[in-house]
Amino acid sequence: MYAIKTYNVISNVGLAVFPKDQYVINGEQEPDALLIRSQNLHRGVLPVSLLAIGRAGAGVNNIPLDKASENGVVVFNAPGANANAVKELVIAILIMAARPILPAINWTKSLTNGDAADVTLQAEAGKNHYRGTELAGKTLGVIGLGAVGSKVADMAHQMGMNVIGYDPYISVEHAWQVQSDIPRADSLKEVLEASDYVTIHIPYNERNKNLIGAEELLMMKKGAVLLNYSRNGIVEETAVMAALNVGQLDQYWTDFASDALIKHDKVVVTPHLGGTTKEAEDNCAQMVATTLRKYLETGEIEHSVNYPDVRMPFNSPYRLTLLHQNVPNMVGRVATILADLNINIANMINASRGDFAYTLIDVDQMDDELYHKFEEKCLSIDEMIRVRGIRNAKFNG
Ligand SMILES: NC(=O)C1=CN([C@@H]2O[C@H](COP(=O)(O)OP(=O)(O)OC[C@H]3O[C@@H](n4cnc5c(N)ncnc54)[C@H](O)[C@@H]3O)[C@@H](O)[C@H]2O)C=CC1
Ligand SMILES: O=C(O)C(=O)COP(=O)(O)O
Repeated sequence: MYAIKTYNVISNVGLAVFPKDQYVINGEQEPDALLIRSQNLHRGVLPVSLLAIGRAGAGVNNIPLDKASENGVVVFNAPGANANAVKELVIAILIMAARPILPAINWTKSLTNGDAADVTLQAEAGKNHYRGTELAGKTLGVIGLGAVGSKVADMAHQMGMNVIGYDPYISVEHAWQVQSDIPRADSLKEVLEASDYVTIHIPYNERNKNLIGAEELLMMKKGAVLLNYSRNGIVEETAVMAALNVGQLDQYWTDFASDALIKHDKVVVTPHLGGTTKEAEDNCAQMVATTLRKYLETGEIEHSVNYPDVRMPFNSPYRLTLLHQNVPNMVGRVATILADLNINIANMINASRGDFAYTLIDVDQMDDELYHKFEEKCLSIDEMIRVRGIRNAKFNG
């Protein structure tokens, strides 16, 4: 039986991916895999038993990736699975930033406290205090043109906005997703200077920490609006409040609450709602549960953020999986161990990603005693991180 431990609210559609006769979810056994959303794993210790972490969502800044890689824990996310949900919320926020919908609704509700007969008249008379502006014809700068940013850019473009994108690290896949008539800025400065609205759709990591600080806020048009539906650490909080106080920035809308931000008049905070739709929760949980299950049962890796994606049809009775450092001659040394044990290799694949690499070896014969000898010899190689043997269920009985 495999053991899965979950944190946060994980959709039942995802949990249903794990057959009850092979998986225990949140039982007593030490976990083979964690299935999480925004749970902060930086604070705790990764269990020794842990083989994988599945993040039912996009951002992985809540996971200690270096520690996971060094311990042979493969981390998966669900790329793009909640992008439409974030796009729809961001478009709603753009409209709410242009039109004072929230204060107008609150004001209208307050009219019921007065003379009932007068409500319609009061509403008509007071509406001019809630005049808005239109998005069509205004310029939207989109920082990050990945799964979310490319969708936001396209939708805003369809709504008649002049969209300008900025993503120096864009993948080929996402480059194709952005409409070709949406111009790309060559620098952050260029996009900030040109835009009436700026929306950020990038991961939080060391490089992007405080990407938008006092200097960048000064580059923006006076009275511009900033949206942050990515992560709080990307925008420097004190700088943004200072820019709002002097009118350099007109409004700041963010999905990430902090004590200071929720108290500021010109900041509107939603409670991390970007991916919180039924559809996105189902998509994310299903995608990552499927990749976790595949990894546990076949060793194949898809949508990992710390180890290379590796796929090889599992047609032999037994598979050996080896997570190791990306150094020369690892495959050679493992092949020698197998030869010394008189085990024939039926199929093999190896791939690397940065400092780490992964090797799958299919063999036709293996028993517990032989496997233990193999494992012991492999783990005596300094750069070997984790060795696992998987029996092919198709060959049982
Ligand atoms: N509010 C919410 O509930 C949600 C928030 N997010 C956040 O949004 C982020 C983006 O999500 P996806 O679009 O799905 O990820 P993605 O990986 O598809 O796209 C991120 C894009 O940002 C680009 N990028 C990275 N650093 C950049 C920089 N300094 N300047 C310009 N571009 C840069 C990358 O090249 C990539 O194209 C996530 O990492 C997460 O932090 C994602 C989903 C839900
Ligand atoms: O997918 C992401 O990066 C998100 O921020 C969504 O977070 P959540 O799963 O709603 O806690």
